Amino acid sequence: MAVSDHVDFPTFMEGVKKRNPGQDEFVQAVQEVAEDIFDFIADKEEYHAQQILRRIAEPDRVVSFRVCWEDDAGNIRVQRGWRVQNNNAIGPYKGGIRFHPSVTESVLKFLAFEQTFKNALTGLPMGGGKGGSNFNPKGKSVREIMRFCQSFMTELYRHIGADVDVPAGDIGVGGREIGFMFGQYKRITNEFTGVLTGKGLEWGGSLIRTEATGYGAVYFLANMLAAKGQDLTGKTAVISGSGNVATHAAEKIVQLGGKVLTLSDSGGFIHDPDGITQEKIDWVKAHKTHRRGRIEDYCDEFKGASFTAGKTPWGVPCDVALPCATQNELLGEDARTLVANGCIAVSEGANMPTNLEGVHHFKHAKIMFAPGKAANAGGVAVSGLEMSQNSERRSWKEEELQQMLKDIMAGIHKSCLTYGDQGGGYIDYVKGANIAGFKKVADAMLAFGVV
Ligand SMILES: NC(=O)C1=CN([C@@H]2O[C@H](COP(=O)(O)OP(=O)(O)OC[C@H]3O[C@@H](n4cnc5c(N)ncnc54)[C@H](OP(=O)(O)O)[C@@H]3O)[C@@H](O)[C@H]2O)C=CC1
Ligand SMILES: O=C(O)CCC(=O)C(=O)O
Repeated sequence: MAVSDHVDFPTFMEGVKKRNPGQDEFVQAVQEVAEDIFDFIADKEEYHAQQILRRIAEPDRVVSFRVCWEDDAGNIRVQRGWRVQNNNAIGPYKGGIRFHPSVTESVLKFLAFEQTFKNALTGLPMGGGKGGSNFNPKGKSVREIMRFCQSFMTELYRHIGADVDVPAGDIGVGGREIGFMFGQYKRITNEFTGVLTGKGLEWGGSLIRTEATGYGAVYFLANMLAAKGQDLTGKTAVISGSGNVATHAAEKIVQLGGKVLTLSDSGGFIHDPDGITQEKIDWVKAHKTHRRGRIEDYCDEFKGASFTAGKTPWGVPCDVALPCATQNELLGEDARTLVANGCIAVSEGANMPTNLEGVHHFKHAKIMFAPGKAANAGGVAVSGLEMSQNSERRSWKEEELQQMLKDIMAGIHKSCLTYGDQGGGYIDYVKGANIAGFKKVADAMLAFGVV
């Protein structure tokens, strides 16, 4: 491996590990990017001299705060909240908020780091950030969730703003939570401004933001297949997750003529050999979102399906796979199983769902593998379009936004080809996305000098 920042790759990674003790997810995300960037910048002295890679791998700031709230029984509860503002070289910090018991500073730092490259790939002027809390929304009443969101925003509001940092949803944060947080921001500041995206359509939200991440991941997959003269017609798809990203990815696969075989949640996965049709997807959406139910209940509703507890769906043979639940849910052995079973393409709807061993195996097998920072960028892209609509005080039509989303995903695919074409018909999409995203942010940083 070539030299970077005047140190070699192992020394660089040793430094990252030493400066971020115990932050395994963050170190993993930096390694996945640095593996490609080292070669790219080997002969580019200005990036070394300005320590660009080292600087991108150090968040601008990490804000951590206490979130106190009162549960329905009158107990005082204490959670930790964070906002990681990774890099604002090309625009205001932008990225979701996650409420899940597994949230740590390491998880949010990896997500904010990834978001920086993803947002650059969209072509829109957005920097990278991410926030959240170890609050567990499962089993909480709507009033408890409202009180938590209000308390979270009572601290967060001082760190964000329409031209500063614009959060959105992520795991455990959907339209309802964005509503509670936006209401509190408005109440504290007395400003109606585009400070959050994923808002309701009646109060500044954008059409297709809800669908955009899942749809975008399938558009990216369709672009990869088209580059090989193929499409989704008749292809079988294995999908993990059953939340926002998974259900909309499933919906778009079905619309484009594919057959979805699985969905999952943290309890296990369901396998429906007859295919998960639009009617069944609508049931899952209502069950997981409104009834807050479990995916295993699918088997009581739709005969012929089976539930496997405590497992991920990667052993079900398929043509294409879309991990759409969470980080590190697809391991090296799963990657080997998918490839051995004939899977030709993987499009990551989630952020970093494939661990490093899995990524290396997909690259080695030379299948079409789209990393999350490219494949799931449709969500934040439409968030960027929501910001534009808020600034202009207008709303674009659904057809206009659908076309813009398709164009942005095709543009990201093209950027990946520019930097990832390895010859002989193999595109390394990981390398393509890493370099294209890095270059845009790095060049902006060079323009600013040492800041
Ligand atoms: N929403 C968006 O616009 C975007 C989301 N993403 C990424 O997509 C992924 C899914 O997000 P989204 O659909 O919005 O979130 P949701 O909260 O809507 O759904 C999350 C889904 O993943 C499952 N899940 C969560 N954590 C785990 C876990 N530790 N193990 C197994 N299953 C788990 C949940 O199961 P259960 O119900 O049991 O908790 C649920 O099915 C995340 O990686 C997110 O960062 C990326 C880009 C944009
Ligand atoms: O829409 C956004 O701002 C953020 C979406 C997000 O969190 C992500 O892309 O991972």
